Amino acid sequence: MINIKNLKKSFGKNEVLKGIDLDINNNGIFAILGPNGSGKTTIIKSILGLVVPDEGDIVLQQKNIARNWKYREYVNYLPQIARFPENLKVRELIDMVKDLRNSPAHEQELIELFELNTSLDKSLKNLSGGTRQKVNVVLSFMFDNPILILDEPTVGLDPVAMIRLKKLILKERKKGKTILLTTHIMSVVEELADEIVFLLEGKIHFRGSLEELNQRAQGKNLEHSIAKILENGMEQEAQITDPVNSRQLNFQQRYA
Ligand SMILES: Nc1ncnc2c1ncn2[C@@H]1O[C@H](COP(=O)(O)OP(=O)(O)OP(=O)(O)O)[C@@H](O)[C@H]1O
Repeated sequence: MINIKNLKKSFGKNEVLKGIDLDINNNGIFAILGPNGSGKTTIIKSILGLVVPDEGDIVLQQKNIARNWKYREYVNYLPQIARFPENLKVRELIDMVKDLRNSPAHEQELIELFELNTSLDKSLKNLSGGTRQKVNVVLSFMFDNPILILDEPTVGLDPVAMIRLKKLILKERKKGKTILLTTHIMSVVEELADEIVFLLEGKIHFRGSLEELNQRAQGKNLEHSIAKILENGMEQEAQITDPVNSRQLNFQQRYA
């Protein structure tokens, strides 16, 4: 489904991705985690063709995405920050995105789920942050595609909307979809994620279940485990190299 090989990306001198290998060959919810600036959005944007990698290959649904835009039809994307013309009304925006995609959409049930009926005739500039995010959720869930990429989907949502969104994500998983999400809200990961992919210093340092992560890092919950990885991992980063191969030890080697 999604196969990433040796993905590298720098912005100037900032080496963000230093050789990412990631194979996602099954359905489910994959949480991409890591500290601020660790490259989560850069990976997501690379998969979407919005960032051009310096090296590496990305294969989606068996097709290399380089110079091939058609694959984006299979992907629904909720960006961390969505920018649209501020004067557009919510209804106009939804219609515009439907026209662009030109595929069947089921926006009405989502509009009702997130109680957006009274906002449809408002301009985007007049919406609250949370209502904007609800509109973004509608835009990214209204098409029925096999892959969903959600960058910080719960940002700005009140608890009621958050619970509804989490249920919606689980419903999509049940339909057999592959869902990649990033979030800094650990309870969202604990409730939703089948697997965790943890990025640190440009590499994947851990991939596995929540239970495996907690076991290896010996944290009592995800928040503690991640805090331990960050405190221990970064302090020891300079010393922990494999003396034989002179390469960084990965998370499993460190915490085994
Ligand atoms: N277009 C760009 N130009 C220059 N630097 C960039 C660009 N995009 C991202 N970066 C830098 O790349 C690094 C990784 O950014 P990225 O947004 O992928 O991190 P992230 O893990 O998603 O962070 P966060 O948790 O804060 O959302 C950061 O240092 C960021 O400043």
